[in-house]
Amino acid sequence: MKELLTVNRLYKTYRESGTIVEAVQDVSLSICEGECLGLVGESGSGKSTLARLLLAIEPPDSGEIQLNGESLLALKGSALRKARRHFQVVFQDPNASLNQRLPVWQSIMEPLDNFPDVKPPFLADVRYCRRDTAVKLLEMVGLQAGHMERYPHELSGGQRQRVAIARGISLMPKLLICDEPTSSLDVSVQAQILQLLKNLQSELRMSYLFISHDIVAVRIMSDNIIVMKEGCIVDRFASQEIMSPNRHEYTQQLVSAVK
Ligand SMILES: Nc1ncnc2c1ncn2[C@@H]1O[C@H](COP(=O)(O)OP(=O)(O)OP(=O)(O)O)[C@@H](O)[C@H]1O
Repeated sequence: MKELLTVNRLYKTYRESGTIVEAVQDVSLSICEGECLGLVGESGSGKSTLARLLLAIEPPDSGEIQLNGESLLALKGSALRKARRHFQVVFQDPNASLNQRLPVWQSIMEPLDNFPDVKPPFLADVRYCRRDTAVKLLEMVGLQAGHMERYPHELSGGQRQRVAIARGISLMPKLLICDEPTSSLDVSVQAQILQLLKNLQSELRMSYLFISHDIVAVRIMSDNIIVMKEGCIVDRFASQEIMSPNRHEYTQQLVSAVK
């Protein structure tokens, strides 16, 4: 498989009131086209910081991030903006990406409105009409046209996360970063959202970085898994190797905590 994203020796340190936090230390990884890479680790291990670095929300102290062999960190202005369409994100809290004062169809259309030249093949038959495009995206995530005019507070948590996923896939990104996408949801809804993400991944041939502290969800979703602890990657393996006795002691602890 062809490599999509290559990350080399990434570091990020925060300094807050005299304390130094080494949030990401010497992290290298790669994600191939169509691959789901799982990233697991307990709270504070640096998962979201790594996601923010990959999304170019903040810069690393040092290291390199390449998309299809091209350095992302060297990009500025419109070149960076253009590259960003290939990286989309679904956050733990769907409210983070939904404007509470807009009906959900308008939130869904925001990324496509920002990139009017982008015409994903799966939207080819509706892209000329904003409302039809929104309906198609809603249907792709298991909602209906009737949900269009609702405001976020008129939807359940699972429905809101579906809307956030519709936004996330709308530009047909090469990489969708899912940062704890099911952690805020009821257990009964979590499995449905994981299945939806899996179906969309194969339908649209996206790569995923699937971040969670829940090793069971990561195992279900991922081809390969990396484990972070205190900013460092301490283990990496093919997902079917999760029970191997060769696993790092910390991975074994995470696994036995859910047995
Ligand atoms: N903007 C910031 N300023 C200062 N410290 C930060 C900042 N962002 C993160 N940190 C610190 O960096 C470390 C890693 O945090 P991060 O949020 O990346 O971990 P995480 O694994 O995503 O945790 P969680 O699962 O709880 O979201 C933590 O010690 C955190 O307090």
